[in-house]
Amino acid sequence: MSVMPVEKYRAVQPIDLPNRQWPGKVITKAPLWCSVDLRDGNQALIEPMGHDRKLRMFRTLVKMGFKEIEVGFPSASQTDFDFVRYLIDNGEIPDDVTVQVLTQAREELIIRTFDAIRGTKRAVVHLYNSTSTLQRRVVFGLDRAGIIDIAVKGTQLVKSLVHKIPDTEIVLEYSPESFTGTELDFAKEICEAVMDVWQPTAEKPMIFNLPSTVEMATPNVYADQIEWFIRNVKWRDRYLLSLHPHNDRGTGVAATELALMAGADRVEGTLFGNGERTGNVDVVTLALNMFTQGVDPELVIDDIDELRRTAEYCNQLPVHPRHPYAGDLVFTAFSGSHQDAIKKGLAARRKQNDVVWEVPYLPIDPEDLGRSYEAVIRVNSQSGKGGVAYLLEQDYGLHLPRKLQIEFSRVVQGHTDLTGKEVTSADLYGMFTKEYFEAKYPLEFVHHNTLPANSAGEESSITSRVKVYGETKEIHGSGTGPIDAFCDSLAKELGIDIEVVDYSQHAVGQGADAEAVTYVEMKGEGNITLFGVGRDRNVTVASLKAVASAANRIHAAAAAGAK
Ligand SMILES: CC(=O)SCCNC(=O)CCNC(=O)[C@H](O)C(C)(C)COP(=O)(O)OP(=O)(O)OC[C@H]1O[C@@H](n2cnc3c(N)ncnc32)[C@H](O)[C@@H]1OP(=O)(O)O
Ligand SMILES: CC(C)C(=O)C(=O)O
Repeated sequence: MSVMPVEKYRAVQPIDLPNRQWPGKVITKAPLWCSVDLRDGNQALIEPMGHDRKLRMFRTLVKMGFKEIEVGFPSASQTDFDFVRYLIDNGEIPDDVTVQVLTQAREELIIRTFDAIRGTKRAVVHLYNSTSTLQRRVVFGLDRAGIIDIAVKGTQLVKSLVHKIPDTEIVLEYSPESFTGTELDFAKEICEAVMDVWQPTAEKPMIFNLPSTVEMATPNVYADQIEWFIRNVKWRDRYLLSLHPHNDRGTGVAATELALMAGADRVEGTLFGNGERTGNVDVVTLALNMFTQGVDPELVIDDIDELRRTAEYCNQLPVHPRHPYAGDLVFTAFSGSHQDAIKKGLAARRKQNDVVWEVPYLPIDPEDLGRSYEAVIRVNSQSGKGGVAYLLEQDYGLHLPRKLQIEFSRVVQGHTDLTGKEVTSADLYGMFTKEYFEAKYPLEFVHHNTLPANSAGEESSITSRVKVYGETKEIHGSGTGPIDAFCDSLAKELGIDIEVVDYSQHAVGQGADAEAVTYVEMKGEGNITLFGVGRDRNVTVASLKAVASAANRIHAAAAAGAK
């Protein structure tokens, strides 16, 4: 016995479609896209768009490359009517873009719709009525014949009005609204009745839009319904098959993809999936899914942040931070192993200079969408050395040796465990500076004078000025090079016994601004081995500062251990 009232619900029955073909098909071409942001998206908003918002959305859609845009339901409101007129009267519609307008199959609404589109070059008149068993029963109280009559009469009226605006090419789109709740034989009957009136041709096809007005079943059922329709409805070459999926079960994108495999030609959807209830299908996700399969999406999405800002402004609704491709967090890795793999993947790519994109955990190159790598790796308590090193390298040019990455990531981990918060790249650099560059106590390097080794095999000697507990001292030493000589002077004159375990150096910046950064791993008091880091325009000074940094850190660690 379930605690949930499962008896209230009934499963959608599978479609009887022997030898279905769509599971073996692959999407190789973008469909005809039609944006319904300004209609289905708009009608679902808490605050529908006003003129300015509509215009910004329209111009954005045109710029993206939409060739068909449903611009409103002009018979429903003065705002929608005026907006369609504005677009036409102000030459906003490019020659290669067709506007689409929605109307119920009601006489006064159809007539008003024609007033709205007068003067445009080409328009899709989108006529709909509900056909599902449920709506026939509870909304219209009509039998099949009564519902067919609404569609046929509406089509006849549209046909009779075409000659009244001879300068406008009219394309008919008919939607058996709530198609997914309609018996397939009835969908066939009503669509064929509409075709009998309209008489489309292969040269001038009409559009059948088969909406998943409410997504009611798993995506394969929608694909079956589409393949069934294509197999069984007459005159396939005289209509374009359009999809209009919603996302009630959260599978709108999947359903659309499978329905395209089943043979659909066209998709109606919205940017980032705004629309009734859980939304219309998201055309940005669909297009980018195709793109990542090497299929030209035929939409320009090269600045996804700008698109998202536009959608958020026009809809007054946020795009979720985890929204595919567009969300704030989708190109961000916090976890250590992901960061490590991304860092290695990006480095391998740079080395190979390969065209094909293959980076672990990043199914798409953020740069293709106008997003940078900067935000890809972010650091919190789940992060490892790879992420920390990546940010310091990316933003501050520091190439930390592997063992130093491990050492410093412990410092970072201690901080993030304590605060529970994310650390920015600037925070990391601040921590690194404090830990290594500012480690000046008790020993601070001030100045040096080195005599290099000569050809007679004499060692180099160094005289350095240092501060010890704030007191300036001059110390002397000799060795195979400046570092060795400096260590010698520390041991002999100050009793600081440290030896170099590992050493590396690189330049940061270019030209007059270039600096050397030296990393020295040193062993000292109590066999403690730690890194010191120094930075200076002078290569030798950078190294001596690094030695002092290591000496101080070893001293601090030994003191902490002794407590
Ligand atoms: C799935 C979709 O998204 S469909 C699009 C839905 N969008 C909208 O509704 C937004 C804009 N709509 C509106 O502003 C209003 O509905 C209007 C102005 C178009 C019409 O308003 P009203 O005249 O008050 O009618 P209302 O929308 O309540 O429609 C109900 C009536 O129209 C009938 N009707 C509904 N849809 C249709 C249709 N597609 N074709 C013919 N008749 C229809 C209903 O049976 C009902 O008839 P009844 O009054 O005899 O019972
Ligand atoms: C008018 C139709 C196509 C619609 O918006 C829907 O079914 O969702």
